[in-house]
Amino acid sequence: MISVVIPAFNEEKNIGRVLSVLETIDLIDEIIVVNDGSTDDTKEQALKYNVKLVDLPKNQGKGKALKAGIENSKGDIIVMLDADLIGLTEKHFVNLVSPVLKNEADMTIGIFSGGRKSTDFAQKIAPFLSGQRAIKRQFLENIEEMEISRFGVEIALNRHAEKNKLRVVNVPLENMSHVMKEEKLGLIRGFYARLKMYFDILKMWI
Ligand SMILES: O=c1ccn([C@@H]2O[C@H](COP(=O)(O)OP(=O)(O)O)[C@@H](O)[C@H]2O)c(=O)[nH]1
Ligand SMILES: O=C(O)[C@@H](COP(=O)(O)O)O[C@H]1O[C@H](CO)[C@@H](O)[C@H](O)[C@H]1O
Repeated sequence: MISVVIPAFNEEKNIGRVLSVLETIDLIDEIIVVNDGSTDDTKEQALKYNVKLVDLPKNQGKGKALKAGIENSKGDIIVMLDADLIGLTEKHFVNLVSPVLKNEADMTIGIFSGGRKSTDFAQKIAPFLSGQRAIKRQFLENIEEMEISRFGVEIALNRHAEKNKLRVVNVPLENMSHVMKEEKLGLIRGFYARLKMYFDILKMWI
Protein backbone atom coordinates (compact mmCIF):
# COMPACT_ATOMS: atom_id res chain seq x y z
CA MET A 1 0.00 0.00 0.00
CA ILE A 2 1.33 3.43 -0.96
CA SER A 3 0.60 6.60 1.04
CA VAL A 4 1.60 10.03 -0.19
CA VAL A 5 2.33 12.62 2.50
CA ILE A 6 2.39 16.30 1.54
CA PRO A 7 3.38 18.93 4.12
CA ALA A 8 1.86 22.28 3.17
CA PHE A 9 2.36 25.76 4.59
CA ASN A 10 0.70 28.60 2.69
CA GLU A 11 0.50 26.74 -0.61
CA GLU A 12 -2.97 27.81 -1.80
CA LYS A 13 -1.58 28.76 -5.21
CA ASN A 14 0.32 25.50 -5.68
CA ILE A 15 -1.28 22.55 -3.96
CA GLY A 16 -4.11 22.06 -6.48
CA ARG A 17 -1.55 21.68 -9.29
CA VAL A 18 0.08 18.78 -7.42
CA LEU A 19 -3.10 17.11 -6.13
CA SER A 20 -4.86 17.15 -9.52
CA VAL A 21 -2.03 14.96 -10.88
CA LEU A 22 -1.77 12.66 -7.85
CA GLU A 23 -5.53 12.04 -7.79
CA THR A 24 -5.31 10.32 -11.20
CA ILE A 25 -2.54 7.86 -10.24
CA ASP A 26 -3.95 4.37 -9.56
CA LEU A 27 -0.83 3.20 -7.75
CA ILE A 28 -1.61 5.58 -4.85
CA ASP A 29 -3.84 4.28 -2.05
CA GLU A 30 -4.13 7.48 -0.02
CA ILE A 31 -3.01 11.09 -0.16
CA ILE A 32 -2.44 12.83 3.15
CA VAL A 33 -2.12 16.60 3.16
CA VAL A 34 -0.78 18.13 6.37
CA ASN A 35 -1.88 21.73 6.60
CA ASP A 36 0.92 23.15 8.74
CA GLY A 37 -0.94 26.09 10.28
CA SER A 38 -1.38 27.93 6.97
CA THR A 39 -2.83 31.42 7.12
CA ASP A 40 -4.13 31.24 3.55
CA ASP A 41 -6.66 28.90 1.86
CA THR A 42 -4.35 25.87 1.57
CA LYS A 43 -6.81 23.73 3.52
CA GLU A 44 -9.83 24.73 1.39
CA GLN A 45 -7.86 24.13 -1.81
CA ALA A 46 -6.70 20.70 -0.61
CA LEU A 47 -10.22 19.66 0.34
CA LYS A 48 -11.31 20.05 -3.28
CA TYR A 49 -9.49 16.76 -3.91
CA ASN A 50 -9.81 13.25 -2.59
CA VAL A 51 -7.37 13.62 0.31
CA LYS A 52 -7.18 12.96 4.02
CA LEU A 53 -6.44 16.27 5.76
CA VAL A 54 -4.35 16.54 8.89
CA ASP A 55 -4.88 20.06 10.18
CA LEU A 56 -2.20 21.43 12.50
CA PRO A 57 -3.57 24.46 14.37
CA LYS A 58 -0.29 26.38 14.20
CA ASN A 59 2.82 26.28 12.08
CA GLN A 60 5.27 23.70 13.41
CA GLY A 61 7.72 23.26 10.56
CA LYS A 62 8.20 20.72 7.79
CA GLY A 63 9.67 17.97 10.02
CA LYS A 64 6.74 17.98 12.42
CA ALA A 65 4.24 18.20 9.54
CA LEU A 66 5.79 15.14 7.87
CA LYS A 67 5.77 13.25 11.15
CA ALA A 68 2.09 14.04 11.71
CA GLY A 69 1.31 12.90 8.16
CA ILE A 70 3.19 9.62 8.59
CA GLU A 71 1.42 8.95 11.89
CA ASN A 72 -1.92 9.37 10.13
CA SER A 73 -0.99 7.13 7.18
CA LYS A 74 -1.43 3.41 6.61
CA GLY A 75 0.95 2.62 3.76
CA ASP A 76 3.95 0.34 3.96
CA ILE A 77 5.58 2.70 1.47
CA ILE A 78 5.48 6.44 2.17
CA VAL A 79 6.07 8.92 -0.64
CA MET A 80 6.89 12.45 0.52
CA LEU A 81 6.27 15.24 -1.94
CA ASP A 82 6.39 19.02 -1.58
CA ALA A 83 3.18 20.94 -2.25
CA ASP A 84 4.78 23.41 -4.67
CA LEU A 85 6.08 21.11 -7.41
CA ILE A 86 5.92 22.25 -11.02
CA GLY A 87 5.58 19.71 -13.82
CA LEU A 88 4.83 16.59 -11.74
CA THR A 89 3.59 13.67 -13.88
CA GLU A 90 2.56 10.07 -13.24
CA LYS A 91 5.83 8.97 -14.81
CA HIS A 92 7.82 10.92 -12.19
CA PHE A 93 5.80 9.28 -9.45
CA VAL A 94 6.30 5.78 -10.85
CA ASN A 95 10.03 6.37 -11.32
CA LEU A 96 10.38 7.59 -7.73
CA VAL A 97 8.50 4.71 -6.14
CA SER A 98 9.56 1.80 -8.40
CA PRO A 99 12.98 1.01 -6.86
CA VAL A 100 11.29 0.73 -3.43
CA LEU A 101 8.35 -1.29 -4.80
CA LYS A 102 10.79 -3.68 -6.49
CA ASN A 103 12.84 -3.86 -3.29
CA GLU A 104 15.90 -2.49 -5.05
CA ALA A 105 16.04 0.43 -2.60
CA ASP A 106 14.87 1.26 0.93
CA MET A 107 14.68 4.96 0.13
CA THR A 108 14.74 6.95 -3.10
CA ILE A 109 15.54 10.64 -3.46
CA GLY A 110 14.13 12.47 -6.48
CA ILE A 111 16.45 15.01 -8.10
CA PHE A 112 15.22 17.75 -10.46
CA SER A 113 16.97 17.73 -13.80
CA GLY A 114 16.28 19.55 -17.05
CA GLY A 115 13.61 21.70 -15.39
CA ARG A 116 14.55 25.27 -14.54
CA LYS A 117 18.24 26.27 -14.34
CA SER A 118 17.96 27.73 -10.82
CA THR A 119 16.24 24.75 -9.23
CA ASP A 120 18.35 22.23 -11.18
CA PHE A 121 21.46 23.99 -9.90
CA ALA A 122 20.31 23.90 -6.25
CA GLN A 123 19.68 20.16 -6.48
CA LYS A 124 22.91 19.52 -8.34
CA ILE A 125 24.99 21.00 -5.55
CA ALA A 126 22.84 19.58 -2.72
CA PRO A 127 20.84 16.59 -4.01
CA PHE A 128 20.61 15.21 -0.47
CA LEU A 129 18.29 18.10 0.51
CA SER A 130 15.52 17.07 -1.86
CA GLY A 131 12.10 16.60 -0.29
CA GLN A 132 10.85 14.18 -2.96
CA ARG A 133 11.32 10.72 -1.49
CA ALA A 134 9.84 7.23 -1.29
CA ILE A 135 10.73 5.18 1.77
CA LYS A 136 9.63 1.96 3.43
CA ARG A 137 7.54 2.67 6.49
CA GLN A 138 9.60 0.29 8.64
CA PHE A 139 12.54 2.69 8.31
CA LEU A 140 10.57 5.72 9.43
CA GLU A 141 10.25 4.70 13.05
CA ASN A 142 12.14 6.59 15.74
CA ILE A 143 13.94 9.12 13.60
CA GLU A 144 15.76 11.28 16.06
CA GLU A 145 14.66 14.90 16.28
CA MET A 146 12.36 14.67 13.26
CA GLU A 147 9.64 16.68 14.96
CA ILE A 148 11.92 19.58 15.86
CA SER A 149 13.98 19.52 12.68
CA ARG A 150 11.88 21.94 10.57
CA PHE A 151 13.88 22.22 7.30
CA GLY A 152 16.56 19.96 8.77
CA VAL A 153 14.25 16.98 8.26
CA GLU A 154 16.05 15.74 5.13
CA ILE A 155 19.36 15.77 7.02
CA ALA A 156 17.72 13.79 9.84
CA LEU A 157 16.40 11.28 7.28
CA ASN A 158 19.78 10.96 5.56
CA ARG A 159 21.54 10.43 8.85
CA HIS A 160 19.01 7.79 9.85
CA ALA A 161 19.50 6.06 6.48
CA GLU A 162 23.26 6.03 6.92
CA LYS A 163 23.10 4.74 10.49
CA ASN A 164 20.77 1.92 9.50
CA LYS A 165 22.66 1.14 6.28
CA LEU A 166 19.62 1.71 4.06
CA ARG A 167 19.95 1.25 0.32
CA VAL A 168 19.43 4.76 -1.08
CA VAL A 169 18.92 5.38 -4.80
CA ASN A 170 18.79 8.83 -6.46
CA VAL A 171 16.16 9.11 -9.19
CA PRO A 172 16.24 11.92 -11.77
CA LEU A 173 12.97 13.84 -12.08
CA GLU A 174 13.16 15.19 -15.63
CA ASN A 175 11.66 18.62 -16.34
CA MET A 176 10.44 19.05 -12.79
CA SER A 177 10.89 22.17 -10.72
CA HIS A 178 9.32 23.92 -7.75
CA VAL A 179 8.37 27.43 -6.73
CA MET A 180 11.34 29.08 -5.05
CA LYS A 181 11.04 30.97 -1.78
CA GLU A 182 11.78 34.30 -3.46
CA GLU A 183 8.95 33.63 -5.92
CA LYS A 184 6.53 32.83 -3.10
CA LEU A 185 7.49 35.58 -0.70
CA GLY A 186 9.25 38.26 -2.74
CA LEU A 187 13.00 38.91 -2.79
CA ILE A 188 13.55 40.17 0.74
CA ARG A 189 11.21 37.89 2.71
CA GLY A 190 12.18 35.00 0.45
CA PHE A 191 15.86 35.52 1.10
CA TYR A 192 15.24 35.78 4.84
CA ALA A 193 13.24 32.51 4.72
CA ARG A 194 16.14 30.93 2.82
CA LEU A 195 18.62 31.99 5.53
CA LYS A 196 16.33 30.54 8.19
CA MET A 197 16.12 27.29 6.22
CA TYR A 198 19.93 27.07 5.97
CA PHE A 199 20.07 27.64 9.73
CA ASP A 200 17.64 24.72 10.33
CA ILE A 201 19.80 22.54 8.05
CA LEU A 202 23.05 23.56 9.77
CA LYS A 203 21.58 22.99 13.23
CA MET A 204 20.65 19.45 12.29
CA TRP A 205 24.00 18.82 10.63
CA ILE A 206 26.31 19.80 13.48
O1 LIG B 1 6.88 25.42 8.08
C1 LIG B 1 6.76 24.79 7.02
C2 LIG B 1 7.53 25.09 5.87
C3 LIG B 1 7.33 24.37 4.71
N1 LIG B 1 6.40 23.38 4.67
C4 LIG B 1 6.18 22.62 3.42
O2 LIG B 1 7.35 21.89 3.14
C5 LIG B 1 7.58 21.81 1.74
C6 LIG B 1 8.95 22.39 1.37
O3 LIG B 1 8.97 23.75 1.75
P1 LIG B 1 9.38 24.94 0.77
O4 LIG B 1 8.78 24.72 -0.57
O5 LIG B 1 9.14 26.23 1.46
O6 LIG B 1 10.93 24.73 0.71
P2 LIG B 1 11.92 24.88 -0.54
O7 LIG B 1 11.64 23.71 -1.38
O8 LIG B 1 11.61 26.18 -1.20
O9 LIG B 1 13.21 24.89 0.16
C7 LIG B 1 6.43 22.57 1.07
O10 LIG B 1 5.42 21.68 0.69
C8 LIG B 1 5.98 23.49 2.19
O11 LIG B 1 4.63 23.92 2.06
C9 LIG B 1 5.67 23.04 5.81
O12 LIG B 1 4.84 22.14 5.78
N2 LIG B 1 5.88 23.77 6.95
O1 LIG C 1 16.99 22.70 -2.99
C1 LIG C 1 17.23 23.53 -2.10
O2 LIG C 1 18.35 24.05 -1.92
C2 LIG C 1 16.13 23.99 -1.19
C3 LIG C 1 15.74 25.39 -1.56
O3 LIG C 1 15.05 25.44 -2.75
P1 LIG C 1 14.74 26.86 -3.45
O4 LIG C 1 16.01 27.61 -3.31
O5 LIG C 1 13.56 27.48 -2.76
O6 LIG C 1 14.47 26.50 -4.87
O7 LIG C 1 14.98 23.15 -1.19
C4 LIG C 1 15.07 21.87 -0.66
O8 LIG C 1 15.59 21.85 0.63
C5 LIG C 1 14.71 21.81 1.75
C6 LIG C 1 15.55 21.53 3.00
O9 LIG C 1 16.24 20.31 2.93
C7 LIG C 1 13.67 20.72 1.56
O10 LIG C 1 12.82 20.65 2.68
C8 LIG C 1 12.88 21.00 0.30
O11 LIG C 1 11.93 19.97 0.11
C9 LIG C 1 13.79 21.05 -0.88
O12 LIG C 1 13.06 21.49 -2.01
